[in-house]
Amino acid sequence: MLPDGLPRHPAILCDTTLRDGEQTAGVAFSLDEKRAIARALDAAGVPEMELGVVAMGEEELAEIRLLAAELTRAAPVVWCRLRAGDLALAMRSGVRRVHVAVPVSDRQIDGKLRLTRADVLTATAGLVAAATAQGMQVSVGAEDASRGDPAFIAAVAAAARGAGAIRFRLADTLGLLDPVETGALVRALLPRLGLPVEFHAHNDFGMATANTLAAWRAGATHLSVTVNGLGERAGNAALEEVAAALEARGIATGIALPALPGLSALVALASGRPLPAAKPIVGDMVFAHEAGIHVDAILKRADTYEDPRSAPARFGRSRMLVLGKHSGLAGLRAALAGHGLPDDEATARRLLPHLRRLAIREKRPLTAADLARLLAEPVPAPPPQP
Ligand SMILES: CC(=O)SCCNC(=O)CCNC(=O)[C@H](O)C(C)(C)COP(=O)(O)OP(=O)(O)OC[C@H]1O[C@@H](n2cnc3c(N)ncnc32)[C@H](O)[C@@H]1OP(=O)(O)O
Ligand SMILES: O=C(O)CCC(=O)C(=O)O
Repeated sequence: MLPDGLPRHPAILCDTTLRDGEQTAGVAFSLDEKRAIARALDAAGVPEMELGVVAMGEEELAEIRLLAAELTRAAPVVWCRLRAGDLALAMRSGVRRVHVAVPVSDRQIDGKLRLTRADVLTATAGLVAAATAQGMQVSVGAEDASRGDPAFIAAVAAAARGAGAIRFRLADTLGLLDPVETGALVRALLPRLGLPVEFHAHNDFGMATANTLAAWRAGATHLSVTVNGLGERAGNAALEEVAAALEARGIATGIALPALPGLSALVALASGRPLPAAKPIVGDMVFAHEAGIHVDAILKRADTYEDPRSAPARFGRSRMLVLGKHSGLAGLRAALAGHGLPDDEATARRLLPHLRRLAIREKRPLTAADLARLLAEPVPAPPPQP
């Protein structure tokens, strides 16, 4: 353990923006968009990247081949079902790392595969053995692990390990877990799996990032992420959140944090999923302060409301002090001075109520032009004395 109680094992981010991210309903990347995203992820230092689903056919395969060839640092991975046909396609992708997804809950084994647990064990051992025999490095994913029987998950891992798999992924496919449950699941399974563990979170209850951190704390060395948390339904764990949260704890991820805003903007555009203003790390307004008490304190000393671990400069961004309904005198006077306008206390006191009314009407941060206009307005007569 590190002095502050953090574990020492690595946190290796495995990006799946181009696989689970693109599975988001309505999202479809062109080849140019995929190339730009893959290049940006590679340049940002993402160590591993799922490039796509080989079963989608020849065009997808050709694109995977091209994307893999362009990576300079990241290790490419292709995604397969538990099917020999998928492996045959993966072999033609030129990529030497294959991930095989194995449904492990009875609901999925029976409900979608129409197989038995015994069938799944046999198929897993067979497919992993065939892949390794052909020179592939194979990871195996336990799909729907959070609804699976831990004893059966351990049996799948044993089959995978026996056939030469190098890693085992636990997927909270429906995003059902909370951080305490995630930690407990990973801690309980880790000694029974006998392989490095990856955790793949979904965000159905808004806990994907927290669950990913909990999985890492519990011993998972590999963490599945997507840019902007893109992914099935409510998405996956967001790369930018997981990387920032780990780095804030002194855990090196190899990710260049200042590259994250550009990466997010690129994926937001290509996916047609604009970033919410309050999206952690990358949202337009996450480093903006308006409330008088906060702005006054920040002007006195920035770390009152801005911790160095999450400060905008870490991500190549800047703090914004904005004017609005909740501004106080200190913030208003600083803004007036910053815009070269009269900033004495009497002027600021006179402006403040007008500023509030304007902010309520406009529902946006106020600008220098707003201030100049308010200053130019005639001073209203004082209210009549009773
Ligand atoms: C939790 C996840 O993220 S799972 C990954 C989801 N990703 C995708 O679906 C990628 C995009 N998918 C596709 O393009 C298509 O669904 C394809 C090419 C994969 C398959 O297309 P089709 O042959 O038309 O099959 P279809 O989509 O109708 O059904 C899926 C089939 O995959 C099977 N399947 C699903 N998961 C697995 C698995 N892990 N291992 C083996 N088979 C699986 C289903 O049982 C079904 O088989 P069936 O047709 O014999 O009943
Ligand atoms: O690849 C896997 O192992 C799991 C697939 C997945 O995306 C999920 O279960 O959410």
